[in-house]
Amino acid sequence: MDILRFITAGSVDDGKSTLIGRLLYDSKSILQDQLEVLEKHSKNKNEDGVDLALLTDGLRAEREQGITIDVAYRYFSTTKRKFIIADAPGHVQYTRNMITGASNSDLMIILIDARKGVIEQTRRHSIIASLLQLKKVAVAINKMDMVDYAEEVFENIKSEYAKIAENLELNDVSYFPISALKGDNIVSKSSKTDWYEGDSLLDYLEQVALDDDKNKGSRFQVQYVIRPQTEELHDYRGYAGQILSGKLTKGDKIRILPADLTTEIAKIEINGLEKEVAFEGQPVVIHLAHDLDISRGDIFATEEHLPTVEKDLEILLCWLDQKPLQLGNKYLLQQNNRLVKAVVKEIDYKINVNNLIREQADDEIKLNEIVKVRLRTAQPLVYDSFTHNKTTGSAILVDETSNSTVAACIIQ
Ligand SMILES: Nc1nc2c(ncn2[C@@H]2O[C@H](COP(=O)(O)OP(=O)(O)OP(=O)(O)O)[C@@H](O)[C@H]2O)c(=O)[nH]1
Repeated sequence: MDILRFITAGSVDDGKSTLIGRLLYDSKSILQDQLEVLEKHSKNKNEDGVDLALLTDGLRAEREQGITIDVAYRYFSTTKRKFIIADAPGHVQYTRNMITGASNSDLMIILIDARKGVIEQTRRHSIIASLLQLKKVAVAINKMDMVDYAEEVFENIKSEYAKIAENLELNDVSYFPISALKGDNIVSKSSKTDWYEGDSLLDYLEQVALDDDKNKGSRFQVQYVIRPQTEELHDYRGYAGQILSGKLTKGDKIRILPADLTTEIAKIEINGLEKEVAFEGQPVVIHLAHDLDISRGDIFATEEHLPTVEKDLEILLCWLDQKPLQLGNKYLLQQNNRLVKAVVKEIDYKINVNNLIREQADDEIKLNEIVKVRLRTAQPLVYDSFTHNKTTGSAILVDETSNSTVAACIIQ
């Protein structure tokens, strides 16, 4: 079953928690014991006897326990698809959380309160969607119950948003008149909006086309080398890791990067069983036709769509640390399992998150600022542009002394 990853964006009180709660509740993704606790504590009850926002907020408390990049992920599934929701706070001071959540998402749901219409936050979240190349946006116009399910309210907000979308080149936008609280047009179509001809939000989420993998290329990254020390297995050498994108098939000719070695896949194992093919996301052990010098972080790629191997990188980054970024600073760049030293060579420009305009950057980059920089790594990095492959096109910067994540990076 395929997986859709999406992020919900909205400003305080637009109903994000209620919407997520509604999706989890109506798709029966809540565990029974959670449900009992919820029913007991619900004060702000709806017809189902539960407070949906409390459900999400209760789960959200996990997030407040000191996780560095605090995006909470929620999982649910229907018979058609699995879903991963990135739930990041919407306030300006949490831009970094939005960036982290959005860079892993296929789609953004932008919540708008029907009574308030498009606000500054709506614009900012849309800019982030555009910056991170989220091609699909679902605009959920919420609290329709509070405006008597009026078509006119929906249409006005829709045409106002359409202008923003056009400016930001967001070309695939769908609009939904919903009430997260009452459940209108969330899972099934509501009788109160008979003027609305589109799908329910969940129908859309179940059907929306996912990006096809053809141009991403096949990528596998070595997490560790397996070399048992026993006599009878002395010829065994496997490379454990994850298929980052595409697929690998037994017999494929591959290139091993950055060293640029060529060999063939001799055997693929998944959970100890031999397989012909391994697909994106699967943890596998790969055996090769030749005995080569390979280490953690190396990338296996098939001949078509080879990645770039370079020391000089152009990066768009969101600065996540209280301590500012300065020209010449050294960090560790982590791209999945590969960790290399990197130095900031140039700070090109800053992007104003309120209007996407490029501005001259200061010598110091502060928390939540988005900048274009040039980095040089100590060893060559194997990467794709973020546009082609989000997994191999993104990375984080880590501070060597504190070991904390200081930037989220998109490779250009
Ligand atoms: N009438 C009505 N009220 C709603 C609807 N959706 C949410 N609410 C109410 O709006 C208030 C805020 O909802 P939340 O879901 O907590 O909003 P939020 O966006 O998650 O807010 P934060 O968690 O603070 O970011 C709550 O009192 C909800 O019951 C809706 O569709 N109709």
